Amino acid sequence: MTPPAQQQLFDDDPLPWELAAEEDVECAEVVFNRPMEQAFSYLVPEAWRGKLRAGQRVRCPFGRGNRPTTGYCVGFSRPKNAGKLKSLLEVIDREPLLNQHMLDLTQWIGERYLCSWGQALNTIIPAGVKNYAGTRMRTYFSIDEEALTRLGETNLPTKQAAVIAALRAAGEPLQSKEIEQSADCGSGPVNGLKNKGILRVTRRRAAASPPSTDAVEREQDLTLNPEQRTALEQILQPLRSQKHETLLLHGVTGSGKTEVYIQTIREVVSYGRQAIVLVPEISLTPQTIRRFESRFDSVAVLHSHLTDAERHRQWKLISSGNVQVVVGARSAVFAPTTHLGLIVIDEEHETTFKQETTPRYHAREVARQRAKMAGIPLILGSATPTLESYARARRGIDQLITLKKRVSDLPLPPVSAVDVRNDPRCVSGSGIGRAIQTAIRTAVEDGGQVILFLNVRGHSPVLWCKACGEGIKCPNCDITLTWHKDRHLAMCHTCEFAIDPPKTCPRCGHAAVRYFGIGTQRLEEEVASKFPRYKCLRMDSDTMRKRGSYETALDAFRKGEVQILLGTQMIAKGLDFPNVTLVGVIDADTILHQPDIRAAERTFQLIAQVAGRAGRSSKGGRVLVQTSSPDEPAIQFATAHDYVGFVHAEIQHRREMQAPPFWHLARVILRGLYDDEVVEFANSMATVLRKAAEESDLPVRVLGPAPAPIMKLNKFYRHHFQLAAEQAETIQKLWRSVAAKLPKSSNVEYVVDVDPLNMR
Ligand SMILES: Nc1ncnc2c1ncn2[C@@H]1O[C@H](COP(=O)(O)OP(=O)(O)OP(=O)(O)O)[C@@H](O)[C@H]1O
Ligand SMILES: [Zn+2]
Repeated sequence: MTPPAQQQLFDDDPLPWELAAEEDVECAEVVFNRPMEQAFSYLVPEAWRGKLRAGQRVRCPFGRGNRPTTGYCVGFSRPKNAGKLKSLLEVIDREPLLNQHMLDLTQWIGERYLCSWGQALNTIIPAGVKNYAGTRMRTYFSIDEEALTRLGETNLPTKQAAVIAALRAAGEPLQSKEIEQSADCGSGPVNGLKNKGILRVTRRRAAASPPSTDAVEREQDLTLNPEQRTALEQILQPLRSQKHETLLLHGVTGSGKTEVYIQTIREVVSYGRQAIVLVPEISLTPQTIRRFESRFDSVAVLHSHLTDAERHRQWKLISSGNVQVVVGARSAVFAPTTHLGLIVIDEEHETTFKQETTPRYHAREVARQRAKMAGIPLILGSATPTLESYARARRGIDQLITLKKRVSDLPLPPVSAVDVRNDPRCVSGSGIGRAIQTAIRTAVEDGGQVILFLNVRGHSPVLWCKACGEGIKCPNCDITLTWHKDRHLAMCHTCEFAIDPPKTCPRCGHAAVRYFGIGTQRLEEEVASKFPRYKCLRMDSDTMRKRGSYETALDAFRKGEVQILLGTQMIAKGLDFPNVTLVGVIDADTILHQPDIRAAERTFQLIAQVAGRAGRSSKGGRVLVQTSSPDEPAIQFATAHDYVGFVHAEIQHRREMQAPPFWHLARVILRGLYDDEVVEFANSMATVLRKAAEESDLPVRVLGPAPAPIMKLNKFYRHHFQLAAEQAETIQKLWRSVAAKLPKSSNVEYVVDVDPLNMR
């Protein structure tokens, strides 16, 4: 037995030289998917020293109870107190999930969007990659050459010799089944060789079943028109000199921006590099995908409908370097390409490029940073660029490239505003006014097709009591209920709440409940009754629930089986239907009057984009925009196709308002079940930030707190305040300086939204 004294010496008090040795141990730096900024150091068990790499996941004892917790190894250090550190429990991944570039990028996201590195990492690696979806552990056999020489190859029985020959021919480890097939034997000889020690056994992950891919017919690149050619040449300059630059491709609708991207990518691919093309989720249609697949040998598509297994497979394919072009929605900005040469963001003005959960990143800014780190160009394309992007280009930070004309010299369609205040039909509650009705008739009778745009789904967006004048609201949310006639329900559009439409007012008890306003369902009824001989199709999130329904609907329209297509923003963007000769905007005012600094910009964008769907062939086309505010600059400039004019007017307003793009904002949104608690917490938080800004002399304005525009949502009361500064970094600095000192509450939650787009 060991004497107790000696035992103690070993357990508690390492000898001085042992301590010195331990201090020199390399430790893993680990971050967790928690809102905590710092990385934690862990000892790496002997077996993993020198093997563990940054980008691999590990399990570590964490927190008070030392609960085994998954974290990301982000680097290594030699801390002073290494001897006292806890050890990693397990290394989860055999290979890093991310390379150093992507680690750097996620670190940047954490800093820029005020979340932790671990939270950023956790978001960008898809779940399917984390759980190795669609793969199975498989056993592989390879030859142990040394054992084979020792035991003598010539002495082997014929079947075993055939196994060796099969493995030699393959030149890589094979599964038993594969060997049996090519050596034409059973499993006996394989096992025999394994037992002799001649075959080495390894376990490896492999795809459960490789998916079949449809061959897509190849198409030639189009011959660019002079404007497109000039644009391409301008883009190729930074590309050829291999430097980072952001190029804003401002091209009117139908100017052939996509063809310019494609021919730029052609050059990127010729260098053996890859391109990432981001498009809004809604534009990821089979047509868009086919457009790329018909031009390049290997295209990976990343969209939100992929199963975990499919996503994992695409991720592996991309990270193996065997993909030329990645086309995808927002999160494709994180595609693990090996030699990225270009990033393109099409329709860069789309708000869906901003993620609305933590980390609330904007794919455009992430792309800019990624392109900068990689020293490659970034192309932003749009017919209606955001003021943020346009202002940068005007200041010369980014390069502006313009396509002023549509391809094949097609003119932009004439756009006219129709004042609904003077239209007797609209005044009496119709959706379709006289002018649009006449225009629809002319269009369909001439064999053309019509697109009607209305940004409101449901039948009637307002339930309202005529007796007391109150809107009938959702009990959980500060929002009036929408009547969905087809389902016989009054529904809330932000929570799940739905009831039978009340016959009497819940407030005053009078049987005076009225339905007010027009949604897509009611518009559909109106079209059907006015144009019974023509087929009408409604596209909104109610009719397009099923997977594939969007494509089916667009297909029917493309084939001419449907003459009138009506719907929400789903039909407003990117569609290229040559036979559309009329576009009608039923109500241009829905966004205009929202309490949002970007209301005018969004209205302009929407009209310009919807209008862009008309007149895309020699048949021509026109656009009618119903509004009760025809004098609003956004509407006037949009009808005149005057983007630059709009920007000049709007930017002045933004400067006066100290709003983006001149100022950066971070919005802190707080919510809790009790209003007074939220108010109190918001006040104390704002006070801490205000005081810190004063003391540290950081030029940050703290605006608010105030009730959020939607003050109650999903039973939670909501308040918000904003931090505003001319430099985004100033806000970051202030936030970091107080993060640890901010008040805490178990009843009030908050999120920080940097560069917020959604102000609700
Ligand atoms: N050089 C060209 N010659 C002939 N046709 C072209 C050429 N370039 C593009 N096109 C065609 O013109 C149409 C419009 O092009 P594209 O969709 O690229 O425009 P866009 O600028 O992206 O439009 P939007 O902003 O409205 O989506 C497409 O059908 C495309 O095939
Ligand atoms: Zn609700």
